[in-house]
Amino acid sequence: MNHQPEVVLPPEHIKWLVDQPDHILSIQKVLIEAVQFNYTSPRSWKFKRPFHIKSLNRMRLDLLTPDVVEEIALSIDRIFGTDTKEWAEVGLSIPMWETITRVTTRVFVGVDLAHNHTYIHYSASFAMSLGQQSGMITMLIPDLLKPIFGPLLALPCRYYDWRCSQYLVPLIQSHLAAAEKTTSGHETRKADMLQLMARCAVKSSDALDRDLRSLCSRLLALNFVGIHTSSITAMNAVLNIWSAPPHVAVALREEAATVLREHDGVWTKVAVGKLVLLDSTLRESMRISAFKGRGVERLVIKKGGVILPDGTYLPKGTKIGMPVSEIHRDAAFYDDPREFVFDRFVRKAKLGLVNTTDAFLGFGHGRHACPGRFFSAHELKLMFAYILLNYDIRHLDERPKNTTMSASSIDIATLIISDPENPNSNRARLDELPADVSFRYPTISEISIRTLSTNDSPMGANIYGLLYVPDIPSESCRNASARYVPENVTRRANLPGYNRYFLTALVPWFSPECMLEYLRAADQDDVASMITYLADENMNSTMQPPPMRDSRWDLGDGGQWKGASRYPVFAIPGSIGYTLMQQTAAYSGNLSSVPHGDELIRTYPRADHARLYAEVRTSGNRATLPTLWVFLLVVLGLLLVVIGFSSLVMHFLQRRRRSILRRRIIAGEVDIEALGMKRMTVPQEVLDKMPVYTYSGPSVVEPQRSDSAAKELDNPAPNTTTPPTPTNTTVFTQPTCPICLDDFDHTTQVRELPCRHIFHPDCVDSFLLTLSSLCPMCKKSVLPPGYCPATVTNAMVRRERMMGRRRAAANAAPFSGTNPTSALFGRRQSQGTVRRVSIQPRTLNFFAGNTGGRRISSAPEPGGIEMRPQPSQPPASASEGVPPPEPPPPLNTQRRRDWARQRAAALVGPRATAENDTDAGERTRPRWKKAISRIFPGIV
Ligand code: HEM
Repeated sequence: MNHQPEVVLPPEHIKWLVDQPDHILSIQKVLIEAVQFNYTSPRSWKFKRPFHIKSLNRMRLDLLTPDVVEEIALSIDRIFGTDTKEWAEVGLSIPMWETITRVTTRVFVGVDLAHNHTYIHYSASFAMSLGQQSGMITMLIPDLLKPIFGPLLALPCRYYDWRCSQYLVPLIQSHLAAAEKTTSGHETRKADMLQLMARCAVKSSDALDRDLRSLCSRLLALNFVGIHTSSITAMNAVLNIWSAPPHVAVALREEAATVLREHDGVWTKVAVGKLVLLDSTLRESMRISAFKGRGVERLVIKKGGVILPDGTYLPKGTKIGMPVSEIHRDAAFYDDPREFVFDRFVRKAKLGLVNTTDAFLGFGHGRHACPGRFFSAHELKLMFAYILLNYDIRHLDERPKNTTMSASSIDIATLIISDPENPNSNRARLDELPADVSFRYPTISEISIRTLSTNDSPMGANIYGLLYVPDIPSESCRNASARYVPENVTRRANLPGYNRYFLTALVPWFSPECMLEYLRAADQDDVASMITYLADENMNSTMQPPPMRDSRWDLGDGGQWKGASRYPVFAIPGSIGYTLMQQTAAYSGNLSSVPHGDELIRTYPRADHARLYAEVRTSGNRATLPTLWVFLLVVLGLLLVVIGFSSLVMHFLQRRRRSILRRRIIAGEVDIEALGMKRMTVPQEVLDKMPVYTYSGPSVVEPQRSDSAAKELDNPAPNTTTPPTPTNTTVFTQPTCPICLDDFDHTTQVRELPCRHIFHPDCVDSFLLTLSSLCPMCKKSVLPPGYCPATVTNAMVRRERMMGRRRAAANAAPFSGTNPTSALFGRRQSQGTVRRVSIQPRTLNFFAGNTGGRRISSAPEPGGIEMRPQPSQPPASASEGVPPPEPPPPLNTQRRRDWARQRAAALVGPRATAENDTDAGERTRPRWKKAISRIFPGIV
């Protein structure tokens, strides 16, 4: 992929390019950028020594050949089928991809993993997702944001890398151990790629070279490179061979049959070497359908940049490369360059498939030329030989065109071209003129372009060329076009030394016959692309080119013209086309006749030429707004996926928490009201079970109930009038009803709660039935253990967790001095400001402040007590929703009863319950918190 702006060098610079040392021009940086290794597979390239290249060179293809043949046969037979009677229709990319993947895996990691379906699935998924995700990272994410979003987008790659490592790491460990024992430097035994890498790794002094996960990632990255390149090359070869005249496939089959016969039906490295016709065919296929439009790409990394042999300065950070597709089709290097001549290289010295030259750059060139090409060539030849010998493939009447992405934008600028007649001029020089002294059209964006045909444009490369109008033969069309094409427009003859430059035809679309003539003429001129526009009387009436299926693009041949042209055709709005046409006319002479000529001749020779130049971007332009939008949409989509997934997980967790809490409540481990989770009232039937009896004086109770007593209290007999049998230790003194503050006498009926506090039934019953299920004295729940409200809410879970955390924090805090409770609140005791800590339930202090001087103590809680600092001044109870200590009204009056009711209500006032009640708390929670906890329950 080629998404970074790139300086494409002329063919004569190839020698200079490949001679530059790595500290000046880096291939590694280009490869890392191309597949975004920083994010997709960071471990795979952080090596000091590229010993994977050494390992590739050490591969013993002779010993590996039987494995390769077996794997090819298994794979092709499975995909193509073995039915010898019926024709079967099969796709092209999947069979090639799958076969190459299986063979590569077998040669890289051995037969066991190659036949392990799970491993194959993960390693193929890695190779597939590496290609996809690196493309997305390159195209969609602006450089600045890559460190943030790159790793996110690359997550699938990293996942597959990890899955593969589970299979590879044990294998690498055993290979490393075996390699430690190997002393020979020369490979004499069959070894897979992983074994060869292990042997190189043990010799390295750098620990990273022996790091298991790094080795594993490095192997997977190689896998990716090998699979993609070889399968695309194989696909192109199938199309080229079976769309060439039928005798080509016949000749290749005969050759394969003869060679195999001569080698007793067994493929060996020597036998494969004799497939000269197939070798030439594959090379020719790579020539005509180069794997990549640009090649021998390097990044200038030298501080201060570099100077090209023609004197051009390129700053550090510039990406440079060769126009591979164009060189491969250059008549200067090849006869009939556009024809597929399968035996073009037969018996030509040093022009075998694996030989790279200045004019054949399919595998790169120079010391960084592809080290995997020997293996790849061997594998491809064996695969084609197997297909040729075992399958008939129907001839294709026409080779399906390779397509590239549609145009995303077109840039128009003006270039200075040196006068070819002038011996002093620098012929290689093409200067782009600044906008203030030349014509420059602001980028024509994707929305204003229709890609009518994408034929044969080099994959992943922008298409550029000098703008001109082709000459058409018929006089009628010439006359008809005169209305749209100015007489002095740039023609081929106005492009000095035109065959040195790429051309872009600019053509008005006004009649089918003339358009067909233009298409043919452009074909003869060997243009790189054509830009057309609907021309009409108004010249500029179309602001948007019609859609591709519009009948106006019909040339009366059923759309065949789209497949017939050997270059891509792009349509732009008529208004823009009209402007370009006028400007192409203005820039057709030398500098003395073009706009701003007076200024230009101060810098350039008068005889130089200024011409319009078009660059069609096919691979996305990071600077354009639509790409930014796409990026934002992708980020948004990713965020939604992440949020959705997290929300799902949190809902699931919260559901578990709710059911756990419910179980704990039922088991009596959690007292939901005592913890302030939910205000509860006591059902009548539960109340009825609490004993009512005649008061008979102060009781004696023990603070820690015995089991039997507890049982009895928890399950009191209904309406019993017998007071519970007191046992010794603490004297329980409660001669007064804490609600109405009346003293009990020996005739008073009292209700005893499970905690043993006693009240007038009139006072406590309505309190328990309508206000709270907690004892007004000790705040202990009077509900039977396990009593659970119908639904346990998230709010209750949250509250319970919060209390749990508080308790844990309190328990974890270190004790200080002799007063342990001070530590519970994380406060240091300082002299004179000792905080008093109550270890009683919350409202005990309330009674202390409101009993008219009577002291009421409570039975200590048997566990789960809450502690809080108790301010010494003024007592907390005095101001917390409790009626002021006014004297009670006279006994047995309505006022007294009202007063008692108010007091009871105050007992469960804001401090005691409502404030801590989760339901009430829910109501007062801010909306944003409610919304967040609806999406992520349990977070806030
Ligand atoms: C038909 C198949 C293949 C094609 C067309 C191909 C093409 C290329 C090209 C164009 C380059 C860049 C060379 C340069 O810029 O000078 C390259 C480099 C490389 N290729 Fe291949 N390749 C193929 C198969 C393989 C295989 C099968 C492997 C490994 C198993 C492989 C491993 C590499 C490596 C490691 C490099 C980097 C070399 C370096 O950094 O010096 N290639 N390949």
